[in-house]
Amino acid sequence: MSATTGSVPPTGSVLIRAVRPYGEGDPIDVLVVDGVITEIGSAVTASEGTEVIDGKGGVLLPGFVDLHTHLREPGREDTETIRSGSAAAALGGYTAVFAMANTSPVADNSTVTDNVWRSGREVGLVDVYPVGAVTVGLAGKQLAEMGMMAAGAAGVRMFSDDGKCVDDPLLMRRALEYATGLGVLIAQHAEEPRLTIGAVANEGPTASRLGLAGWPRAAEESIVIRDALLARDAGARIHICHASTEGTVELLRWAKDQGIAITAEVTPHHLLLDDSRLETYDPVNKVNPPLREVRDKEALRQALAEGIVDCVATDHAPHAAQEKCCEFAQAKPGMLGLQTALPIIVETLVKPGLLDWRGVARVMSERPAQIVELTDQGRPIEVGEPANLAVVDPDTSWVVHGPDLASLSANTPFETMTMPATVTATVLRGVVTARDGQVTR
Ligand SMILES: NC(=O)N[C@@H](CC(=O)O)C(=O)O
Ligand SMILES: [Zn+2]
Ligand SMILES: [Zn+2]
Repeated sequence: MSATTGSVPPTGSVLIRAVRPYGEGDPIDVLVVDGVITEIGSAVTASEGTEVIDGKGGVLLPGFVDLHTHLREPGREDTETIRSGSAAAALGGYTAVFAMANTSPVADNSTVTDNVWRSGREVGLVDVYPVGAVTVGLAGKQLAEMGMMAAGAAGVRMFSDDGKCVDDPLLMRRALEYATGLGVLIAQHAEEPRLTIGAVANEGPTASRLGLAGWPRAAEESIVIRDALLARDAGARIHICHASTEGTVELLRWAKDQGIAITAEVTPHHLLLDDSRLETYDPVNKVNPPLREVRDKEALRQALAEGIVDCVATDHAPHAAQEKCCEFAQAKPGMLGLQTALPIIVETLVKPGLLDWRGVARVMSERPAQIVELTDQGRPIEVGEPANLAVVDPDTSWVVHGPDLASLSANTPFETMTMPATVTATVLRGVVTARDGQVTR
């Protein structure tokens, strides 16, 4: 694969003072020269011209990797661009994001995927990896030229029809076979479309009471198990997007026990919110898959802590005001996620004692980097390693206000919520991309 390095050329040096790698031990200093960690110790000195970041005793983590972001470029630059989405990512502590293929035109050919890749490099705030579509036009009829996209400048390594499910089992089987030959990963939006016609909310007591059409858990779970079996027989790897149900957790556990090469992500919103949020009928809470029930939320938290669900992915899905400020059934599904992800993991897993900071590094950086085989992300914080880092102040809190976020859209379901923990700086290959709530380029 050609695309192992990204946008920002490593130059100069950065000294991060008084940080605790993985939240462990006493504060120490970390020196970065030309994109690489060169020294870790107490009272490290640096040459003149070195940029100094005061970590104030906060936590140092490997930069986060998001396997599931919607950047909306090309086609819906009114709602997000590669620049604005990259800014949101850098401010959220991310050093790599995977941009989903459901753009307009669809990223089903190397012209589109290579353009997204190049634009990401030009912006230079985060490594933007385009996801290629599995089928032409996301239409679920004909396989896209995955090999061409993988061979292009972007070196596409993940393919998904996200937004839609590859529901035809024979096509999915072929896609898995091709992907295995190419050494790339298929990520499935697990939703049996025949079971979700008109559905807008989790099928259950809340939807019944509110008169909203239900999206049954089985629509997700039937595809998860089907694809696990198809992957088993094809000797392929399969990744499940935005796992949302207790049953999906049990199926993942079973499949992993069988030795099937299945991985899965969970979104921050499915860890924090449930369908009781729908009482107001505010479409800001409409998302695919829908917010589920308390027991699903609990199962997903446990599964992430245990490693049954491998990682956190934001499914950052910007939408324009007019697509959200309308009747619930008409509104587009999706929520912003990049700038609130880390605080929600702190709230739902660190505070209750389900994960320590090592665990946060695992689910937000190391595992996602491994799943897509990035060699320069999710690396240990050690001398000689690439300096892709996030500095976190675990003791400050902030209040979410949509218009203050870097995104061009403001559809955050976390509006007015107080978030614990702040990302105070992000470093991409030794270049400071975000600092004190501002991007640097
Ligand atoms: N999650 C969503 O509700 N929406 C996503 C598509 C998707 O992730 O399925 C979008 O592109 O808006
Ligand atoms: Zn999806
Ligand atoms: Zn998505």
